[in-house]
Amino acid sequence: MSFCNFERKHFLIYEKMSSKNSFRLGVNCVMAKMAASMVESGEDVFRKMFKFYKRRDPPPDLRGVIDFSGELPKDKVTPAHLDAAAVSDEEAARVGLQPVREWRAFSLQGFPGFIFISNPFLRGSQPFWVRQCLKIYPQKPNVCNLDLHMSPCDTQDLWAKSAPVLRSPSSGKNQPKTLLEKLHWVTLGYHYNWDSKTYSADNHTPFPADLHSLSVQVASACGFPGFRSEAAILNYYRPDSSLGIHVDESELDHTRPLLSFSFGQSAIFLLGGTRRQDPPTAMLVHSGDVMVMSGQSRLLYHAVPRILPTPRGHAALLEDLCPASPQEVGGMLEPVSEEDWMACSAYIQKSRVNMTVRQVLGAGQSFPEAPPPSVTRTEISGYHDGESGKRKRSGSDSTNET
Ligand SMILES: O=C(O)CCC(=O)C(=O)O
Ligand SMILES: [Fe+2]
Repeated sequence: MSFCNFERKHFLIYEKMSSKNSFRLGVNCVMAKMAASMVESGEDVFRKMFKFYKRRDPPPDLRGVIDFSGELPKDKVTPAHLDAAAVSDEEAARVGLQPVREWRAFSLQGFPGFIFISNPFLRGSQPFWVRQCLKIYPQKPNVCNLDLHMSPCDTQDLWAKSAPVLRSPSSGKNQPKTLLEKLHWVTLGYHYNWDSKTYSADNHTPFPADLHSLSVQVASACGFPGFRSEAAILNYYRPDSSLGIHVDESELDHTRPLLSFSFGQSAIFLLGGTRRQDPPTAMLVHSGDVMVMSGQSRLLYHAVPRILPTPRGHAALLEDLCPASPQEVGGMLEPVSEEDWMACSAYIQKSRVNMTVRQVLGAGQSFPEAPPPSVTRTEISGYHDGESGKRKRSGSDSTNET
């Protein structure tokens, strides 16, 4: 894998960060002081941190960022106890997951209900999910940002139009972007309305059975049996993309968890508090990582200020992304053809895809007749510009277009 100068700089910092002699404690101390002084001056701490990690020149110091796949700060990270009996090994394998007892799952001090599962996928199973995100889920009747300014026949098959270009050896070199590279989001199930910040009964298409099954297994293992995947937002990130500070509160039942699945390049994820003044915790999310936001952490501010190239120490992770043979992949996971994988791997060598799956309605709940007058996602999160199809600033938030 070759890196441009910018990426190389990040590798250097990252390598330093993951070295055994990390001075993480010292850095955390500096961060705490920075946060404290911002609180004193009444500034928005989350926004400052967002800008800090988004900065390109000079690149941010990443030593304070928690890496669940590396050395763990024992004062902040503890093992999470999962319900291994809730999911049989066969059920897990059917959706490409390791047996639950093998999962490395963590809790974060001060964030009850937040669970970080460090790549629980079986070797060779991530390509299936990457291919679904790139080839299958963007297809109609699902909705994507390109639908806002292109006709249905032009957005009909993004994959057929983009894959041959992505596969070609000159891919990315001074060529116009493929449609897949212009894809910023896809919605599934109840399609999120970016203008009204609501879901509604009349804007719904069937939720993909395979993604529902994956979500059910993860939710069950995390203590949420009977999870219903009713909506998902898929975010497609290029190297310069970010996702603004927001709270996911448009779902009507906040007792059900948010399930987040990430593939491709790494990212910095910021998890804050219930107020913008609460200093966020920064963590690295790598390909295959799963995050669960539930309980008291369900309605916390969060954001993705930065995409990072997968660090060199994680080369093994990228190797994991080679498609398994049909014999190895069982259950719901159709094998990925070499041809498809060539295009997928070209795409994810630069990009990150995140699927956040949501249960919208509680048991027996239905949508109100008319949407409530002031659903507040814009006020506090407002993370998408419906017109352009781009993620955008929310008020004074430091968010960014992708
Ligand atoms: O990309 C991520 O990790 C976060 C996505 C997210 O927060 C969302 O879609 O609501
Ligand atoms: Fe979110």
